[in-house]
Amino acid sequence: MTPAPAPLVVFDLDGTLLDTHADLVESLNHTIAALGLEPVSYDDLTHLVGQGARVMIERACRLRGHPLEAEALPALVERFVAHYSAGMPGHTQPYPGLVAAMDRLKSAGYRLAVCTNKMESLALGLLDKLDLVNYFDAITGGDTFPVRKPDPRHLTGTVERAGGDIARTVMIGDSINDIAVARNAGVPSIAVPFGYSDVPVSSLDPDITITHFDELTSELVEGLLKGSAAKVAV
Ligand SMILES: O=C(O)COP(=O)(O)O
Ligand SMILES: [Mg+2]
Repeated sequence: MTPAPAPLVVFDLDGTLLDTHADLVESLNHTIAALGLEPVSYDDLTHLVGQGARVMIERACRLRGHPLEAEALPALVERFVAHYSAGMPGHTQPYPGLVAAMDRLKSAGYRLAVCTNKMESLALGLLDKLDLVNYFDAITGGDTFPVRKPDPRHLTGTVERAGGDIARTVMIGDSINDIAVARNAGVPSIAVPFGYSDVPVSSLDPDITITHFDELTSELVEGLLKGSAAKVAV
């Protein structure tokens, strides 16, 4: 019997790998200040983030009761990207225990990938500034494919690029798009409660929730993969 291929753990970025909130809020506020709008707060961010910069700006304008004309959006996205890129890595940091968890999984022969709705260039730039790029076999963003999370093709495309096997893949994330993309692709999901979900992550019905990366072990991943194989076999 040929051995099973190495498992692949696919991470969401904002609110899962990295605590990006301070820089997102700062760059978003810099962007909407051009329209004379009041700044948003971290609490607002949980409702605004999730579908990339463009949607975040649209949602922030709606929150401030500002009707945004479609023609105004590209310049605002550009303003956001310029500010965010210039400040990277800013206050952004990996969540506690992440690097040790990735080292542990890599030593067990695992592949790792990133599937984020952040623009691919921003995700790559940020991970590069934090010296984390080399951990990943693939990094895909909200503009890498014609579709993005929760469309399953964002996740299946990431798995393909990472040289992984969808039947040996687990998705880990902080919000509804991550748990939904996993479900839509038939992959087990792990939720983390420390990111930007506007509802408790348990209500998203992930296969499991971990509260710290110390809990992310090869035993946990193998258990989830066995569980989902058993579900398929039923
Ligand atoms: O930047 C966003 O809006 C979402 O990013 P995420 O998919 O990494 O959470
Ligand atoms: Mg996220």
